[in-house]
Amino acid sequence: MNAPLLACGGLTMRFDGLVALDGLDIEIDKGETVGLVGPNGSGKTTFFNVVTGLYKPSAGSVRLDARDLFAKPPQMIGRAGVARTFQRSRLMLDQSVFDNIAVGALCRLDLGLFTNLFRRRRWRGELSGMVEHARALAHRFNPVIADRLFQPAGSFTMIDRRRVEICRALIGAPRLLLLDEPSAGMTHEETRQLMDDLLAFRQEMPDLAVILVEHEMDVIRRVSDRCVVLNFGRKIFEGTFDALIANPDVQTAYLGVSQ
Ligand SMILES: Nc1ncnc2c1ncn2[C@@H]1O[C@H](COP(=O)(O)OP(=O)(O)OP(=O)(O)O)[C@@H](O)[C@H]1O
Repeated sequence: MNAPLLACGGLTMRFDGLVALDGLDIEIDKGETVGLVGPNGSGKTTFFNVVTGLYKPSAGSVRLDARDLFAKPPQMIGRAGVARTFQRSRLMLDQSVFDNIAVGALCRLDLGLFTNLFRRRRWRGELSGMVEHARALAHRFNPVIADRLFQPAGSFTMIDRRRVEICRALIGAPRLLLLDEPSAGMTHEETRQLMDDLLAFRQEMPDLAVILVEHEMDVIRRVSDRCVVLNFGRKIFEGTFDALIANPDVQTAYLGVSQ
């Protein structure tokens, strides 16, 4: 059997007395979409923050394709192939869509002083290549965004802003994409459209692994190959969506009672 793309073992994150992740074991295969769910405060965003290097974990291991990423700097983790979106939008609303998307590729560009001073033609070539790449990505989500690539991100609808954030995560050609509640702040119809987008680009990038944190169970049902449920930083369930909704531990975690 092939080794998993992402393998986390005994992952633990303590904030003083609070244990936000408690010995978490999670493995994700290439090409898989995993729905990560759990009640508020169960550790989902903390898991993303630890995997992407924003938080330094207290213990455990994080490996991507067997490469050790435990407590490594976010830039290194980005270059290794992990990208994410945030629950609250991190767009620079007064900057253009292109500027916002390009941020996701900076870790891959050669921005050294030597290149800036002596290899300006190469630098211009890289930049125009990036414009075309950003345009093609945006077009895949909505041709209107591609047509208005140099207009401020703040002039777009909520769903298009989310699309721009996903383009920013994708432009660095990640192998693992972490989506933190992409439906937050959107209507049901916008959420449905965004999930159509997700399913479409999953088909175009069959090797990309996706972990989706989401409270909307309809979304999880629709897009996940497999589900993982957290409660108090521990994994309490792993399996199919149908098994998840029938699982008494999950019902207890969400409702406080077993049905
Ligand atoms: N920087 C921090 N400092 C202290 N405690 C934190 C920090 N970040 C998260 N926590 C705590 O860790 C626990 C897990 O939080 P986390 O945000 O990961 O949960 P979540 O499952 O993503 O919740 P939600 O579904 O509400 O987004 C919570 O008790 C939270 O208050």
